[in-house]
Amino acid sequence: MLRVAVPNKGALSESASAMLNEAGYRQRRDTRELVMVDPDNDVEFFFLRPRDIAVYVGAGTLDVGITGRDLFLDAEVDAEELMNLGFGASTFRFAGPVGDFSSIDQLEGKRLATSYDGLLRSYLSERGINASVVRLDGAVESSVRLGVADAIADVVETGTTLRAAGMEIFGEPILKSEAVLIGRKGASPAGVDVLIRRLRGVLVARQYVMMDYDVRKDLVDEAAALTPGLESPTVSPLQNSDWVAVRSMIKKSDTNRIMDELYDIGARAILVSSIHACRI
Ligand SMILES: Nc1ncnc2c1ncn2[C@@H]1O[C@H](COP(=O)(O)OP(=O)(O)OP(=O)(O)O)[C@@H](O)[C@H]1O
Ligand SMILES: O=P(O)(O)OC[C@H]1O[C@H](OP(=O)(O)OP(=O)(O)O)[C@H](O)[C@@H]1O
Ligand SMILES: [Mg+2]
Repeated sequence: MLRVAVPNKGALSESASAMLNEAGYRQRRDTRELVMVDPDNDVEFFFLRPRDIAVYVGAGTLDVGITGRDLFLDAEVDAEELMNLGFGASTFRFAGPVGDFSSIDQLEGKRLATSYDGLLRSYLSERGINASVVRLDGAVESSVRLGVADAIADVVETGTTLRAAGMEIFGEPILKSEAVLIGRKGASPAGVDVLIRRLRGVLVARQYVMMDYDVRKDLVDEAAALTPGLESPTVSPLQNSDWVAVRSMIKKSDTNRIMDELYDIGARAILVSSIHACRI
């Protein structure tokens, strides 16, 4: 049975369970459940803190897990990213009181507060910056005002928390993070291929739509160039032999642009429908 770690709380928890559910796996009903077996799919889910998930996967006691790239790298374990999951995007950045810092060169000899000390220490040492790292559990933005640090390195999503604390970002992002599926390096436990294929299917179903339209036969190549699909569009005959019907998958974010361009070429009856599930 494949043993899968899923965040039990926090920013990644709901989206992770929703994605697994869309991929056809049973998910817990009660947030206090810590283990759940899905016998139909031969998978056992363990609901754990996202920070700890890398530790279990690295130790090999669980086969794969969902966590943030930042948390995974911070844990410095023997595991690898198997796929990006398309949610939980954030950046990990330096920030300081408004006006105090403009570049990371100014960090030399300073005190830096963070919850991600592994990640921060390796970033600093790669760049030869000598700064002292103060490891805190959370609410890192308060550390400068409370006098234990000069600047911070923390997760920034919207920047609201920083602004509220009178701080601003500086320097390039230390890391761009998102939720990832991680697994033991080089291991390929039974069932993991199916899990990955299903999760890919969810990503595609979320990112693509199905587009149908009718177009005059002599314009089909021009129209098909706008909707090449994943392999090639389906072109079917219509009763009126001067026209054909075309069906193709397109990126959801391109929908309106492509509809406008197809209409301009002369395509009509342009219909867009969502994809419920797929295997690519
Ligand atoms: N707005 C956000 N706030 C915090 N984490 C976010 C946000 N958006 C995405 N994430 C990601 O979620 C993960 C952190 O999750 P979570 O906040 O549950 O962990 P934690 O900070 O260790 O736990 P907690 O905040 O419950 O003490 C990281 O991978 C982070 O990049
Ligand atoms: O840029 P924003 O959209 O404001 O989000 C970023 C904030 O969210 C996280 O805190 P979290 O809620 O996880 O609390 P914590 O600091 O105690 O972990 C993170 O540590 C930042 O403080
Ligand atoms: Mg947090």
